[in-house]
Amino acid sequence: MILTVALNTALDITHHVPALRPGTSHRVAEVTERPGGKGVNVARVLAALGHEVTVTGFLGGTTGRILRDRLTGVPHLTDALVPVSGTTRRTVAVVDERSGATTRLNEPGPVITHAEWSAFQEVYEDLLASASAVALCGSLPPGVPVGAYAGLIRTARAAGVPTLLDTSGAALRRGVAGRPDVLKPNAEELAELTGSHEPLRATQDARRRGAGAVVASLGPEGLLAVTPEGRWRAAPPHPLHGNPTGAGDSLTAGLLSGLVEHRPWPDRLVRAAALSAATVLAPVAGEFDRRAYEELRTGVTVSREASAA
Ligand SMILES: O=P(O)(O)OC[C@@]1(O)O[C@H](CO)[C@@H](O)[C@@H]1O
Repeated sequence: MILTVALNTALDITHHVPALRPGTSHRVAEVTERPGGKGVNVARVLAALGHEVTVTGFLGGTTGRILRDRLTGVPHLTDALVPVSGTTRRTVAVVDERSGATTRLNEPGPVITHAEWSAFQEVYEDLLASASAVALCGSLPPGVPVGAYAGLIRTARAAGVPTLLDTSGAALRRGVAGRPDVLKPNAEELAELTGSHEPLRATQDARRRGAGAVVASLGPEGLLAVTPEGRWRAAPPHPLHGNPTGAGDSLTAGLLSGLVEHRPWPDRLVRAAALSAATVLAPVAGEFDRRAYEELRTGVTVSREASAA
């Protein structure tokens, strides 16, 4: 199975408003509520593609119960989330229907105790024994050490399991030093990590910091991959309009799907770019439009960059 780690699970609430004006009241036109946190989204997309997937991390309180209920019965998905005394966070995304812009408010998450963190690490080590790959995704809840991802990556490497890291801020800076096989930053995270706003330079720099391969999501410009086998850019056939929430998680799912099937990099990038684009086109944040995915798989272009990395 593929293992996804969602240390900071969330109940994602999306509000649609005709136009967002800070400092005023709004009538919400439409609300959706769904289980989230990056690792949960990745797990759901992999399961929808037919991969056996196990999600671990933390959950607690009323929101945690809702999250667990929503994951129960999802085909191909096993819930190995560890209960904690705190309460799973909510995230709120407000979609301005006029401009299409999305504003996000992400709560910090429950405080994790030392005992809960130790319990998680035991569960994680046990799960690695049957994992073909592991994705470590999202922010760290308070109480989890900032170097957590580096440690989890090292444990996976000792177990012979390839890793993909997708996080931000200090967790990313420290995590990359653990030498993940794949790092998946967006343009902002890449710039924050390396101090460079030039994507190719920043992606190469991120590799030098410890990542085996770096696949950067550059929004409408598609993906830039710098790997030991070469460099590629991948992009959907035309610009897409919709809600980008979860598009990066679908990208991660596409990369993992190709990795566990030992597909060459260009194939992995086609899957990743098509899934990511099909998520932007789906009406509910974090889900993907299956028909669009199948169509986009034939429309994504992958081009090799001039020289090998
Ligand atoms: O606060 P984090 O962990 O960085 O991001 C959390 C989050 O915004 O990311 C997902 C979209 O990628 C949402 O499902 C989720 O709630």
